[in-house]
Amino acid sequence: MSRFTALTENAHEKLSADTGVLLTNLGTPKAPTAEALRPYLRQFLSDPRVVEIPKLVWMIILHGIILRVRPAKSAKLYQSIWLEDGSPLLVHSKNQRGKLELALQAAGVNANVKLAMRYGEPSIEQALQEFQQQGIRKVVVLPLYPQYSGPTTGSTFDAVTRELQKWRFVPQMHFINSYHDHELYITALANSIAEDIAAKGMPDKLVLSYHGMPQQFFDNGDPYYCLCMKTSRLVAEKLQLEKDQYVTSFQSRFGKAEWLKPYTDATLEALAQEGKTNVAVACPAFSADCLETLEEMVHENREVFIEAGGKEYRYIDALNSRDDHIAMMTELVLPYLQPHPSPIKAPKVHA
Ligand SMILES: C=CC1=C(C)c2cc3[nH]c(cc4nc(cc5[nH]c(cc1n2)c(C)c5CCC(=O)O)C(CCC(=O)O)=C4C)c(C)c3C=C
Ligand SMILES: [Fe+2]
Ligand SMILES: [Fe+2]
Repeated sequence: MSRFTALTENAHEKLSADTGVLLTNLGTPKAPTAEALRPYLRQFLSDPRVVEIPKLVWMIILHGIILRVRPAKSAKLYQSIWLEDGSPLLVHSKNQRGKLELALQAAGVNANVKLAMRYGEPSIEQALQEFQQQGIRKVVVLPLYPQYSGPTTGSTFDAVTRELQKWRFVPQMHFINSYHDHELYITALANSIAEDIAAKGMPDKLVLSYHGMPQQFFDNGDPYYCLCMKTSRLVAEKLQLEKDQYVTSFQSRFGKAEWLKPYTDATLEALAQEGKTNVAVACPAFSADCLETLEEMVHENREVFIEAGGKEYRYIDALNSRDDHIAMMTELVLPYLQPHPSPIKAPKVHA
């Protein structure tokens, strides 16, 4: 048996004119139970892009402490947000995939859109192997992380290239690594915030809360922090906000090390103590609502703010499958797709 995989049966007949579009996100457990959380967290937290502690030390901590305690704790949180159709992140991601497929059809291009998760299922390996079986020779990968970071986008690249290293015929590849300043992303974010302000009024402060990461990653060269700051500046400019009308902060701290600051919970507490009693919170790093937004931002941080003296706290939904978000995805992948063959035949050259 060959060490490389390939489409062998009727390979030439099966070659496809479609481009494979692979939408990816982080991943989620299969069920909101400790049993389902354990393998998911094991895979996620064993990724050296996510936790950079020396491997041997980390494996002892991960298997000896974290995987004994965290699954049950996280399962309870997932239970509080779980939808009839499953994890919110997976449900939103499936909707995004379906809507992007329709938008690309409407744009008249040949595309085969699949969804994959970096951890858990549907896996990146599975999705790419399906493209291989369909004879697809060109793939665009769009990780739905607006701001590049090593633990997210970098790790997705690792998983894609690890699979392709097994292929005999490596397809033409395009990997979209960041869209933190893309005009249509900034427009979609600004639209979602402007709609909230039009319906509920101008808050005392708009909090733009991004998923955090260890400060050490930034010190070692990860651009994520700077990309988040740029997104915030561009959104504020689009909304014509003054500097004192919004603040950028970082949430979802994990472990005891120092993470990017200011922390979202401490920021909300300080705002309430300063007398800013009415805040609106948006999470630009999350392309879809998930545990970190629906539990941590909708519930946990609301409590922090109200307990510190705040009065009104509102969460602005992630972009999910808003039309302007899908339009952004369409624009991002379109340059790599081919139009359907034109029905107009080339004119014959007369002798
Ligand atoms: C351990 C370190 C972590 C780093 C670094 C990290 C970076 C990071 N993560 C996201 C997006 C998401 N993270 C989500 C959940 C989540 N993240 C971590 C840890 C790190 N993330 C953990 C342990 C968890 C699991 C939840 C828990 O047990 O508390 C999610 C939500 C998944 C879901 O199912 O809803 C997302 C999305 C980004 C953008 C990021 C970049 C810096
Ligand atoms: Fe995370
Ligand atoms: Fe969290």
